Amino acid sequence: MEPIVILGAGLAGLSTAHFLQKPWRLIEKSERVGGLIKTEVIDGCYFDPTGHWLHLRDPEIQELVNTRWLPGQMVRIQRKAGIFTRGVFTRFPYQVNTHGLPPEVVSENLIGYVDAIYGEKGRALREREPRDFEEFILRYMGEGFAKNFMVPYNQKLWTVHPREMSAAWVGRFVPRPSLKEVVDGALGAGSDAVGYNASFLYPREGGIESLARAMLRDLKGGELSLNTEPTSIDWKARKVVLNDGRTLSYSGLVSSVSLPGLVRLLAQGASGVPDEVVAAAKRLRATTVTYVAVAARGPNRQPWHWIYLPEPEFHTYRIGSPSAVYDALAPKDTSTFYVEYSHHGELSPATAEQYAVQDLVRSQMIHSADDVLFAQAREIPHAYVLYDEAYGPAKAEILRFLEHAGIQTAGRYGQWEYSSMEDAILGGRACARTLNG
Ligand SMILES: O=c1ccn([C@@H]2O[C@H](COP(=O)(O)OP(=O)(O)O[C@H]3O[C@@H]([C@H](O)CO)[C@H](O)[C@H]3O)[C@@H](O)[C@H]2O)c(=O)[nH]1
Repeated sequence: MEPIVILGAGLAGLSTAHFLQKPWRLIEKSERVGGLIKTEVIDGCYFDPTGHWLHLRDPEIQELVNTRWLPGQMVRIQRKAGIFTRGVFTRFPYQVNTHGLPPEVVSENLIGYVDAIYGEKGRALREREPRDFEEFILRYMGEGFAKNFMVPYNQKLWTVHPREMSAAWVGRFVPRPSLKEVVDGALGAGSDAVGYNASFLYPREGGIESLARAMLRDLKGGELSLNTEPTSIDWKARKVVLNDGRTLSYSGLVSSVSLPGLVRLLAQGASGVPDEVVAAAKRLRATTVTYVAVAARGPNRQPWHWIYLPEPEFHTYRIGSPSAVYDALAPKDTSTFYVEYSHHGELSPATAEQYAVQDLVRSQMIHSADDVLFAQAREIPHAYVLYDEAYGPAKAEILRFLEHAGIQTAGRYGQWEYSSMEDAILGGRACARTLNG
């Protein structure tokens, strides 16, 4: 029997191979597995491609991670995340921790919230589904939270105004506060347990890539090809052509390469794809994130694992600190940071590195530019999938075709969605279960 071919050895591809009960071939273009959880070590400092903190809900995945893949090797960490705005730090999430902000800002947030949830002003939005993400913010948080945090922060993160996006992605990721949470937060009695990542797991050694390596070590029943890329897929003949000249026949195909990338591969294959599917793939958009890996002399000045910066005078939307999360990620007396920039089009590494140093100093995360040991920019070409007007219909068009072609997709970019590491593992499991029959 022909094997199941899996494209991409990130978490979704590794998970597909793990759960398959049939022979598989895993094809990975890079020199090692892990996809976007490959950890880079620079002068003894460990950097993941921005924050990759593991939060798990599914009992089977928890069991696999903690007892099979990385037994006794995960540390549990209580989140310490903050917001830097109006010159002060408050705790994450903003909407339930406004204590410490200037009184007029707290007041605007509270009054806006009460109007939205109970007042006449919020009635129209309460009586129907939000049409876009801005309406979602106004419906569940009100005008003050929208103006003082949610709109400016999200505009920086997504590169478009929240009114240009739907709220289809928010799920568990954006907390919708209760009146008690908002009031307690304004009085300084907010809880630290709010949100999907109030605590998270992280490997004791080797950065988040340790998880991918552990999954690989545990794989059976197939073969991995590194430094290998598909160049076309003939879906009718069920064949994948590879850049090393080989052609693989498959009995099933699971792709975790980006959805537009998959459509391009199919379009280059002998069976082609309908024009409307190619057109749909061109309508899918994502932000590019450039993150700057920075090391600075001296221990962390701030306790924050990461901070959100809504104000436009900062170029970055968020700064994270691996050394603050887990001190084994940096040499003693060194603090490390990833400073994130979302963009469309080019942002040169030199410009991003310059912004990063400025943003770190101005946000009080480091004392002075003179303390910086290195600042190195890296780019994630597709980082956040844009849930704009085109998203739903374009993705549906492509998925209809893939179903017809008998191709399954998994992972954040394979599924073209906003999702977590656990979702990638679950996506792989779902594909494998379907193929196992
Ligand atoms: O105070 C706030 C801050 C943000 N939001 C909204 O929450 C959305 C999700 O934010 P976040 O959890 O930071 O999203 P992301 O998918 O980028 O998170 C990954 O990064 C780490 C960590 O956040 C940083 O390293 C996290 O563990 C990962 O899953 C955001 O879009 C805001 O709209 C809010 O409501 N209140």
